[in-house]
Amino acid sequence: MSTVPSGGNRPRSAARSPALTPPADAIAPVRHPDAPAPGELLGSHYAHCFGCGDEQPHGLHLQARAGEGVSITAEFTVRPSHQGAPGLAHGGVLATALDESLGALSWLLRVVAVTGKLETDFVRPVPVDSVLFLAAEATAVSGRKIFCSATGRLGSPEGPLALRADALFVEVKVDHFIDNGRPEEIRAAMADPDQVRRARAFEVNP
Ligand SMILES: CCCCCCCCCCCCCC(=O)SCCNC(=O)CCNC(=O)[C@H](O)C(C)(C)COP(=O)(O)OP(=O)(O)OC[C@H]1O[C@@H](n2cnc3c(N)ncnc32)[C@H](O)[C@@H]1OP(=O)(O)O
Repeated sequence: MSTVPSGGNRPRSAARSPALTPPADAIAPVRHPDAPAPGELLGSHYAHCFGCGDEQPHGLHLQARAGEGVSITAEFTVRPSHQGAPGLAHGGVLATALDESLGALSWLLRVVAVTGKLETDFVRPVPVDSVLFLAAEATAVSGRKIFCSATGRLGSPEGPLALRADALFVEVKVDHFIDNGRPEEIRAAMADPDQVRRARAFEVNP
C-alpha cells in the first residue's frame, strides 16, 4: 500500500526560519535586461563546480534553463553514485541540486551571490534513476539579500512533489572568492579570460 509521507501537505512557510521571510520593504526581483531569454541554457558558472561544472567528473552536471521572470528550470537524473540508502538518493546530494538551481538565478539577476541559508523539506524518497524536475525562482530582494524558493518533482514538471526549499542568497563581490578560495584554483580561474569576464560582468549590475 502506498502512503503519502507526512509533511507533504504542510504549508510551505509554516516551519521556516524567520530569516527566510523578506522584510516588509523588500522589493520584487528584477530580471536583468541582458539576462538569457526564456528557454536558453545557462551554462556553467565554473567548469569545476560540483553542481554544474562540465569538467567535474564527480559532479551533478546540472544544466539550468532560463524561465520567465527571475526563474529557472533544471533536470537532474539520480545516478547510483548518488545513493544514501539502498536505491535511494542521498539527501545531501538532493540539497546540492536545489542549491545549484537556486544559485543559477544569479544569471537572471546578474549578480554574484552565495548561499547564506538553505532550508529543505524532503517530502518523498527519490529512487535511483529518477529524473527530478527542478524549478527555482527569486521571490524578493532586500539590499544584498535575495530570497528564493525551489521545488523538485518526480518524473515531470507536474509530477509528485519530492523536495522543496527556501533560501537566502547574499550578494558578494568577486573578491569574496579571490580572498577566500585556495590560491591555486583562484590563479587558474583568474588566468581564464572567459571566467574573469563572466564573473566581472555579473559583479557590475547597473
Ligand atoms: C573567480 C570568480 C568566480 C565566481 C564564480 C561565481 C560562483 C557562484 C557560486 C554559486 C554556487 C552555488 C551556491 C553555493 O553553494 S555558495 C557556497 C556556500 N555558501 C558559502 O560559502 C557562503 C559562506 N558565508 C559567507 O561567506 C558569509 O556569511 C556571507 C557572504 C553569506 C554573508 O557575509 P557578509 O559579511 O558578506 O554579510 P553580512 O553577514 O553582513 O550579511 C548580509 C545580510 O545577510 C544576512 N545573512 C547572512 N547570512 C545569513 C544567514 N545564514 N541567515 C540569515 N541571514 C543571513 C545578514 O543578517 C545580513 O542581513 P541584514 O543585516 O543586512 O538585514
